[in-house]
Parts: sequence; structure tokens; C-alpha cells
Amino acid sequence: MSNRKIQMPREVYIDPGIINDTADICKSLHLDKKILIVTGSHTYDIGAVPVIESLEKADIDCDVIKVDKASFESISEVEELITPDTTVLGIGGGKVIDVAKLSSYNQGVYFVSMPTTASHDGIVSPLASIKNPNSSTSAKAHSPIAVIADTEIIAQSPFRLLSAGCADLISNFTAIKDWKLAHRLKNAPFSESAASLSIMSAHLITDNVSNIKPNLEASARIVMKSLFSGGMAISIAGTSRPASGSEHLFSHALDKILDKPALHGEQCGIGTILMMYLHDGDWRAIKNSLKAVQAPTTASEIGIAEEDIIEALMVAHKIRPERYTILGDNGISKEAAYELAYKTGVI
Ligand SMILES: NC(=O)C1=CN([C@@H]2O[C@H](COP(=O)(O)OP(=O)(O)OC[C@H]3O[C@@H](n4cnc5c(N)ncnc54)[C@H](OP(=O)(O)O)[C@@H]3O)[C@@H](O)[C@H]2O)C=CC1
Ligand SMILES: O=C(CO)COP(=O)(O)O
Ligand SMILES: [Zn+2]
Repeated sequence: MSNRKIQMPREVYIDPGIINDTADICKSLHLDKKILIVTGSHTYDIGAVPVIESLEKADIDCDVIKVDKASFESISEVEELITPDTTVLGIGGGKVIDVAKLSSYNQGVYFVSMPTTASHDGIVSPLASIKNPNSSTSAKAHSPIAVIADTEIIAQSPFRLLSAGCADLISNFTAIKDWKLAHRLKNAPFSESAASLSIMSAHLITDNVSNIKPNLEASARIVMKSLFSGGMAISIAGTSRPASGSEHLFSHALDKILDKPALHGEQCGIGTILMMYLHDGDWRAIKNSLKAVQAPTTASEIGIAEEDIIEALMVAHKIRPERYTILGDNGISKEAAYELAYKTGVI
């Protein structure tokens, strides 16, 4: 059997109030034998409680587990609660969705993705960004059978999370530049359709910045739809390449260096300014787009010390050596890292 299959969700709902229809959606998909809700401590009240009410009214058996880390320990704890009849509902941010996605994949049961915010592009993709100590790649998992995105809940989530989602999408611009470079220099497999969809998803944000505002359902819808198409680009490519290049390596390096990193999308956004400069591209336009959606553009805005930015720039190329980027095989020198961070105003 070919390894090169493209996975897509079967049903996608992006609507205000749709969370209250969860039981009906599960029934229509024959996923109503047993539900396991994976959620977080903040998202329990916001997302899980209305879903539990909807399932109880429909007499659907349901269990809940809260997770606080996207780790292999959390995944094992969730897997212990899964039986062959279970459907796993991930209700929360990226961390919760990744844990629900990977645990359901490992146990061979269906997964429904229910984002409570629009902060990252893993909502519909078949990959989980959970690294184990021996591997630097995203873990292979599966696409959700359904995506239920309640844009009213997403609109009410902290705007910082939505801005981070916009920044995760804006990072597609450098991810694609890196991917093309790797294709030309290293013959890395490249998909024109995935790359085009990825760039289009980023443009849905940068061409619409004036319509992305706090507490507006229409804004949540724009970001969610862009994350959906960005996730589809990842599905088509079968790798995170269309959405993860050198700017993500920089963010992953910060995650390793720092005890308390900033949001994933925020770090990737700042990484995009830096890597666009290295690509000799229009890094000022990236910065302006980030500012327009209220995403941070400097180290001090996300509370990261200058020396940690420099350290992350110097080690980023080692995070995933098999994925060639503008950082090359040897990375950049300390002096060049300072120059880069200083000239772009990141430090
Ligand atoms: N699979 C993939 O391809 C991708 C995966 N990722 C992964 O996703 C994670 C980052 O996701 P991100 O969402 O930024 O971070 P988190 O999942 O850590 O969420 C950040 C915080 O926002 C809270 N939150 C979520 N929704 C709401 C809401 N409606 N109201 C109030 N608070 C809310 C969460 O609450 P709570 O405490 O309840 O969780 C959490 O405290 C990382 O682990 C990253 O690796 C990122 C990109 C792509
Ligand atoms: O964050 C991602 C895409 O936005 C996932 O990428 P990684 O494969 O680098 O974890
Ligand atoms: Zn990302």
C-alpha cells in the first residue's frame, strides 16, 4: 500500500454556536458510543462544559480528562482511557488538540478537533507537534474525522491567541522560501499545490489585517478559515514543510532554551522577521503585518532576553538537520546573529 495518502477531515463546521450541536454531529457520524473529552484547565469551562451538556441531553456516554502539557506522559494517560468504541474530542488550544490527535491515532480510534481558539495551524492537520528526545520531526498522526470550530467561543478567546494564530500563518512566507531553497539545493520533495495553498492562507491574513479585531465573530472566522486552508496545505504535503521552516526552527530552539517560552505563533512570527531578512526578502512588510494584527515583533514584547534570542539563532539549524533551510548546515555566527537581531529591531 502506498505511503503517500492525503488525509482530510470528513466534515468541517466553522460557525457561531456550533458547539451546542456536538451531540447531533457525533450521532450523524455514528460516533456516539463513547466519547472521551480531552481538554485543559481553562478550556474545560469554556468548551468542555457545553459539550458535556449537549452529550448528556442526547444520552451519550462521556468521560473527561484534563491535560496541562503536550507530552508523551499526557498521551499515555489519555490512551489508558481509550477503548475500541471511543471517539476522542480534543477541546482546547494546540497543546490539547495535539494530545487528543496523537493518543487517538495510537489507539486507532476517531478524533474530533474542537478548537476553543485560533492560535496555531495544527487544528486540521494530520501531524502532532510533539517531539520526543530521539526525534526532531512532528509526530505522524491522523486528520480529525470532523472539525467543530465555534467562532463565537474563538472570538471571545484572548486576542493574544488569535494574533498568535495569524503569526503562525504569516510564517508560511519564510517556510515556503526555505522549502523552495531545499528543493533547489538538496532536491527535497516539493509540492507546488501545497506551497500555493500555504501562501494563499498567509495572504488571507496579510490582505485582511484591518478586518482582524478583538471580540468579533467575523474576525475569528477569517483566522479560522485561514488556519483551515493552511492545515490543508500540510495535509497535501504530508509534512509540515509548507508551514514550518527556519522561523519554526528558531521557535523550537527557544522552546528548548526557555523554561517559560512565549506562545508558539508569537515566537514563529518574530522568527519570520529574522529569517525573511536572511532571505533578503521584505522583512519590513512582515513586521508591519504582525503589528497590524497586534502580534509581537520584539524580544522585549514577549519577555525574552537578548542572549536567549542570540542563542536560539545560533542553535536553530541543529534542531532538525534533515530539513534544509536558509540557516544552512552550519547555522550563523554569534556576530551575524547579533547583527540580524539588531538590524531587524528584534533586540
Ligand atoms: N500539530 C501541529 O501541526 C501544530 C501544533 N502546535 C502545537 O500547539 C501548541 C501551541 O498551541 P497554543 O494554542 O498556542 O498553546 P496552548 O494550547 O498551550 O494554549 C495556550 C493557552 O490558551 C488557553 N486557551 C485556549 N483557548 C482558550 C479560550 N477560549 N479562552 C481562554 N484561554 C484559552 C489554554 O488553556 P488550557 O490551559 O485550558 O489549555 C492555554 O492556557 C504547542 O504545543 C505547539 O507545538 C502548533 C502548531 C502546529
Ligand atoms: O507549527 C507547525 C506548523 O505551523 C508544525 O511544525 P513543526 O513540524 O515544526 O512542529
Ligand atoms: Zn507553527
